[in-house]
Amino acid sequence: MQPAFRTEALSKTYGEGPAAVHALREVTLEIPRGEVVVLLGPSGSGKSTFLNIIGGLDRPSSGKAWFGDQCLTEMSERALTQYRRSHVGFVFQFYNLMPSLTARENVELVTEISNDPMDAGEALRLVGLEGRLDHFPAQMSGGEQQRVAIARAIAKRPAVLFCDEPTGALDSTTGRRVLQVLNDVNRELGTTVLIVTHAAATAAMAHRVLHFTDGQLRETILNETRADPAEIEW
Ligand SMILES: Nc1ncnc2c1ncn2[C@@H]1O[C@H](COP(=O)(O)OP(=O)(O)OP(=O)(O)O)[C@@H](O)[C@H]1O
Repeated sequence: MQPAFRTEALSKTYGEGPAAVHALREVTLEIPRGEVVVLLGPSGSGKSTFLNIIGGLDRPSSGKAWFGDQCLTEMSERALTQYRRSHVGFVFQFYNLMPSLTARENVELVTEISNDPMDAGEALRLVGLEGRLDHFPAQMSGGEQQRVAIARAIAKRPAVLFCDEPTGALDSTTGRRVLQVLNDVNRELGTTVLIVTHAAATAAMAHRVLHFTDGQLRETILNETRADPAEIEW
């Protein structure tokens, strides 16, 4: 089976000359389908830059990236937009919900423009929020709001879910619940889940851990056994 992603000497440089910042330096790797992958590394090591490029939000300075057999780095802007719309869900540290819409309406913003979406209620049930369908963001905790954001991201049945610091704004108990939901999404829907985080303990739930340092992939660890997110110590 083809991997979900493959990159070849992926590099990204911001600026020029002595002020140039080498955010990514020749990163070559493969990410198999259906895995939970955790990207770890110090601040500024290139994790978000990598995620943004394979998520179709940014372009590299050089090198190539493939989603299945589609070369992302050679796609037109239009094709890249189509890729993001059809195949990719994003979850960020801050939930970016519309405050004037209920949980269900926030998810419907996506299901209304998708090809084969799940019902908004079904997506919210998957993240354990069947009792909060008609609540507004201000009536929900941070963890619940993040779970609405996850429901919104998975409602279009993406092949891949990109999560950039999904627990960054949450306390440890709430963060564990959010990781549990990401694990459920992977297990129940087969979605490939990529998580960028500073919380090193999160690595225990991954199939694969990618360690970035100074724009380079320094180490890949395959976990023989995976921890239940509920048991992760922060
Ligand atoms: N738009 C930009 N313009 C200039 N430099 C940038 C830009 N975006 C990122 N960088 C730089 O590229 C490097 C990698 O940044 P990136 O955000 O990918 O790191 P990160 O590992 O995700 O960090 P963090 O954990 O703090 O989010 C950093 O030195 C950063 O300052």
